[in-house]
Amino acid sequence: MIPVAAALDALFALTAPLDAEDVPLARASGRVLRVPVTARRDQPPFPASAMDGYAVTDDAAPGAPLRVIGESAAGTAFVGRVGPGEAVRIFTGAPVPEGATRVILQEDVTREGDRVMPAADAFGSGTNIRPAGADFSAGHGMAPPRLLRPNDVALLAAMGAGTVAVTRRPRVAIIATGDELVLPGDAPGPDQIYASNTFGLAAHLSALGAEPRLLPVARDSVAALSTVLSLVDDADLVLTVGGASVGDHDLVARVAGDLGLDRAFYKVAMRPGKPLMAGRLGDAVMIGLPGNPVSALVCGHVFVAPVVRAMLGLGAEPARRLVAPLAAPLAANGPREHYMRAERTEAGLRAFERQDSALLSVLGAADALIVRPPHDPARAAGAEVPYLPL
Ligand SMILES: Nc1nc2c(c(=O)[nH]1)N[C@H]1C(S)=C(S)[C@@H](COP(=O)(O)OP(=O)(O)OC[C@H]3O[C@@H](n4cnc5c(N)ncnc54)[C@H](O)[C@@H]3O)O[C@H]1N2
Ligand code: MOO
Repeated sequence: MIPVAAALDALFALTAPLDAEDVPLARASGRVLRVPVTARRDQPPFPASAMDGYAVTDDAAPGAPLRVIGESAAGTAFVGRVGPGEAVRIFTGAPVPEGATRVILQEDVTREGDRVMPAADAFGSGTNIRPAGADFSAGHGMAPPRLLRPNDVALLAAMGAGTVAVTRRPRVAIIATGDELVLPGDAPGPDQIYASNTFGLAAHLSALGAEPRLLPVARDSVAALSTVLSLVDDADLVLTVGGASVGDHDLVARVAGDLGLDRAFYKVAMRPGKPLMAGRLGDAVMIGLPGNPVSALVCGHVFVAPVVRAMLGLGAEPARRLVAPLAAPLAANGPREHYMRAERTEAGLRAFERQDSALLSVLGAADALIVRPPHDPARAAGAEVPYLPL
């Protein structure tokens, strides 16, 4: 058994960022920017009005009437110059005409025909002019790598980027193994159960920006497993689930080995997730996950997600850890790093009573995995502990 950190390092050593592809900006959210984007012009490109009102010169004063000489609308500027005693009707976002040094709000004037009279309090609230480049200047850049969120997409649009270069989505083949498995929606025999963890893994991978493909369930025979493993095609990452332990029907190591798996490690000092296996299988990274549903999904957080992020070009980093106090004491930990299903409460982290790795109902109720290092001593309520947010 190797420590979790060593296993993760071994996986990172097998992993390289995938190449980039151009996508239209409208499809860029959730993707990872790979090439810098640079604004070609200032935003706003001209001094712009922040309010609906009247553009006036420095000479304008309360009670002094002004003649309205034209209009500047967003998209159609007033052509010409505003002089003393004059005003230009202006709207939010419109270019401020030459000569104007402030915009007074339409609520703060009285208008009769082509005359406006600023009220006493019309000059209090700043100039109401956004200078050219107030948001960003030409040359402003967005640097890669960056996981593009909706707000980034808006900024890229404002910078004029119609397409962006992003990492192509990692293709992930997911193979469930076992005679006992049927797909949800199918009719299980009396000795069968529904395949579950593969669906959770696929959902997690989609959320990470990968492209999961659920392959047919491999039955517990060398022939069936070989056949399904031959379907992985052009996958960047192959995940098998189950058949990783020491039972007579646990065939993954043997079959993957026959197919040329260059094994990096087998068995990790963690709980759940001990019989984890990984290596290179052809052009793909292969991770053999344990079958117990919680084991597979916890390994999804601890190993699969960081590998996918590395493939996306986001760097080789372990899953993000936070620290919080315990709401209740914990007994001493054993020799394996324990990822305890827990909930975040106002009083702190509370581990669930039942930590069996078969219990998806407990994992479903959890929003944190408390990380207990090997041989961590007993911890009192209030002790600060690391956890992975779920
Ligand atoms: N004698 C020993 N037995 C076991 C050991 C051990 O060290 N010595 N390790 C235990 C641990 S820890 C784990 S974890 C499991 C891992 O077993 P496998 O990876 O070989 O998984 P299976 O035996 O195929 O399945 C275990 C369990 O999970 C269910 N399963 C499998 N795939 C799915 C799926 N896609 N969806 C839902 N449930 C699934 C399967 O029905 C079994 O109940 O081994 C322990 N045993
Ligand atoms: O390691 Mo197993 O994954 O504890 O249940």
